Amino acid sequence: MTSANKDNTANHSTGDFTDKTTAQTEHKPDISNNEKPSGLLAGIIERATKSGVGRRKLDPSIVESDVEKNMQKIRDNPTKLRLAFLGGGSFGTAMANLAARNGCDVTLWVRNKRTVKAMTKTQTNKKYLPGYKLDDRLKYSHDLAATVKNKDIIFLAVPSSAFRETLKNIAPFITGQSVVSLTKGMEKDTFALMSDIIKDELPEVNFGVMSGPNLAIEIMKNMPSATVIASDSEPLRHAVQAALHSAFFRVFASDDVKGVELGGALKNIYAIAMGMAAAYDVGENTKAMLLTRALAEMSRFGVETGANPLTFLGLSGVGDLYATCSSELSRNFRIGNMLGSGMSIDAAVKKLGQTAEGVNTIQQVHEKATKEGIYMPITHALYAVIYEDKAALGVALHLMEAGFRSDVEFVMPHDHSNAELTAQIQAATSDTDDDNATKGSGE
Ligand SMILES: NC(=O)c1ccc[n+]([C@@H]2O[C@H](COP(=O)([O-])OP(=O)(O)OC[C@H]3O[C@@H](n4cnc5c(N)ncnc54)[C@H](O)[C@@H]3O)[C@@H](O)[C@H]2O)c1
Ligand SMILES: O=P(O)(O)OC[C@H](O)CO
Repeated sequence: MTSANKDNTANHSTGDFTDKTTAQTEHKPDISNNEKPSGLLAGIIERATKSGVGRRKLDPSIVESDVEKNMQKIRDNPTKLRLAFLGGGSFGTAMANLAARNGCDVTLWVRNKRTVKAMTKTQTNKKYLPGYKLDDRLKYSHDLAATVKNKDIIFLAVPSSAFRETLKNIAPFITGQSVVSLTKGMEKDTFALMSDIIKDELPEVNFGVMSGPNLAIEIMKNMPSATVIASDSEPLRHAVQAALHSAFFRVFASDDVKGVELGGALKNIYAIAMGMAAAYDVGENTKAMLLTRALAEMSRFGVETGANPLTFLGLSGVGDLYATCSSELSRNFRIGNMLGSGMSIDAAVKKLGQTAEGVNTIQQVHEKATKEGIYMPITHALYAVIYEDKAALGVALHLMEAGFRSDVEFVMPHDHSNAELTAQIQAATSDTDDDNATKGSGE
């Protein structure tokens, strides 16, 4: 197994990325067929044109043809990167499709043989992305070894609960491929992020993490989107940018792996809170307050665990927080909304039937923050509601009654230490317990 050295020269037996990006054009698909940019882009332009009363009119056909020319350039110079995507759910499928559309050699690994057959036949992912046609060059396989062998990059898009197991299963077939995590979560009980698990299970592998405001359905709709690839390896960052970049999907780079990864994992906590708030029909002020205090908690936890707080001002921080907290496409938002509507957590997870990482992340972060004295009041409040069956409105009121705090502690520190503040919120939450007990005895 070749090892990547950290001076950014990842040397793979399967090829050096800087050489691999020269293209041999094998396939020039006709973009006049259904592969041309979806009418949706034109739809956005038309709406922009209509609303631009008095401003210089955009000619939709000119802009549309510019986008097509852009896409054709990508097709004329396909990056012949050989990619494996593991996890045939919403996101693995959406990303594999983007890479295939860019002309990469892409195989999507799906556990179920029958599903592989159906996807090969219909070129759709009926369960997770019904109605969206996938690129006809995308290949599917249920054979994990065959999928990862002779590849340049292996993208993992399985739930965090399956991440370590999947790495163990591919370990015997790693001969220099790089690994990129698309998973946004924290391993149960170990508090390990996916990059920690990669270092644990494949210590010599060159790796990266990718995270950002990437609702899979919107990506399938060609809605202009962006993400962040974070890695110590510049060749790997460039390779992922080349593989996924297009007129509809921009890939920005970072070397703060911890910060990018934490942004993607932590924002799921607050999407659940925002879904609950939406069920209570709160106003924009409340949403803005919640979003801002969520960002404060994310960056605080990030700094305490070795991330750069400024990373949370980027796409994987505030960007993903905004998208996930504002959209019913977010599974975590939907879980929160069901909770706010009175459903139990088990019933909500069962009804959702898909991955909602935030439910586990709340527990992991609550426990780690309590243990390390990191002030995470919203997380603690959600934990009290979901895992201790506390009354949501009572817990929310305690949050509002909490003492005087600094707006941005990196500008002006809190009067009290995070450990003292954590103790206060724990006491407040247990007060809710006493309140309930009192109410109970009064009933
Ligand atoms: N859906 C999105 O918009 C989106 C965007 C960015 C990141 N992500 C992240 O990507 C990860 C995957 O999410 P998703 O949305 O694709 O979930 P999903 O529920 O749509 O699909 C999960 C996939 O993982 C497979 N899987 C489950 N357990 C497995 C196991 N033990 N071994 C192998 N495969 C297993 C399932 O069969 C399914 O194909 C999550 O961490 C999520 O946070 C999702
Ligand atoms: O559906 P969610 O809540 O997992 O969010 C999907 C993506 O992470 C949004 O970036």
